[in-house]
Amino acid sequence: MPTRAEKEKAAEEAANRIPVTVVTGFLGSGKTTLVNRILKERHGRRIAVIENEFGEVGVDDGLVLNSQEEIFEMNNGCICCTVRGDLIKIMHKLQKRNPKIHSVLVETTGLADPAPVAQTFFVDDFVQEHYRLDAIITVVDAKHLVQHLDDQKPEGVENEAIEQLAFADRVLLNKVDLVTDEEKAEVVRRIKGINGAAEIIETVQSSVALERILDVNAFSLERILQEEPDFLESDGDHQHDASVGSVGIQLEGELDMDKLNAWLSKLLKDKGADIFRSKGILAVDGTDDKQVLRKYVFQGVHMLMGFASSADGVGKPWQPEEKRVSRLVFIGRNLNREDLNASFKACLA
Ligand SMILES: Nc1nc2c(ncn2[C@@H]2O[C@H](COP(=O)(O)OP(=O)(O)OP(=O)(O)O)[C@@H](O)[C@H]2O)c(=O)[nH]1
Repeated sequence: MPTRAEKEKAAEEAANRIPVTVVTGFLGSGKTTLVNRILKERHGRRIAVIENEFGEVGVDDGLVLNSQEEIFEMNNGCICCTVRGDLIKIMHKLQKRNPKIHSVLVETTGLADPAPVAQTFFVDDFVQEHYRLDAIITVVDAKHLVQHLDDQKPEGVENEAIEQLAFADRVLLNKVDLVTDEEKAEVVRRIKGINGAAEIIETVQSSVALERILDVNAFSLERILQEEPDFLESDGDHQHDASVGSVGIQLEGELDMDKLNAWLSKLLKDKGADIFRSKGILAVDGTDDKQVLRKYVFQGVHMLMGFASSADGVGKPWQPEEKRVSRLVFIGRNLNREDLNASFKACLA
């Protein structure tokens, strides 16, 4: 039995550890929207954000808002596989910061398995000594979740959408504006079937009171060990669905908005079942004025799509010296690289 002094010492050490919130959830569910919301809020904390993005070409650096917080991009692979070492390196660097950071937010890719990410906080001595996994927040797209849960995976491949829910301490049931009450009830039933312990919070635009998700002390190693007894022993080895890939395109010059809109609308209408996610940062011809160098953002989730610009407060404007390079990324199945490249090029003004 630990003595009272030992217990007090352990509690003090735990209180000194930096809380880490892992934000996960399938492609396009609203993770970056949540991270931006946290960054915008006046919470008085020093938060470091670690971003990991899936896709040949990253665009999230243009989507995450400028803020006083420090943002680390880890785009050389998937956080749950190859870049776990990078995550640990960043954790080392951050711990030495002065003034001390108050908390860390890790946004995983939409195709990440959260298990190896969570495991990092229990298998690396340094990380364990200085950090504690506060909670895994899984953001869910109420409109598209069920189809991802039902996606048939090849033998030996985990369904990421299921894994992400199984590990959740809180589920943000986002995009409830896109579903009927009956559809929502069905989604809730499916979530509870996978994880009966996590609190479900309904949101639109990932809008949630931060005290419900940050520093909530919700991660329970005991619960995870009940579900997956070899959680701490496994070497984190897992397979991703090789049939899901990405095509990233970068293009110099300015684009014609009408052509772009016509092409993307048709593409997603025809192929939106296979193209899970598309997004881009775009330079559009004829949209600058003297005050504003508008940078456009394209967002697609299956067949739903839209454009917004830095003038609407989305993303950051072009900097005067910044080269006008548009970036577009598609993530999904059966992507035809040549077609996508040629069609994008044909949208140049
Ligand atoms: N209708 C609707 N759209 C939303 C809601 N929340 C987010 N979106 C939109 O969904 C799209 C994807 O949101 P993101 O926050 O970029 O999603 P994400 O999970 O970070 O996407 P990836 O990082 O690419 O996996 C954007 O166009 C958002 O504006 C919502 O509650 N309702």
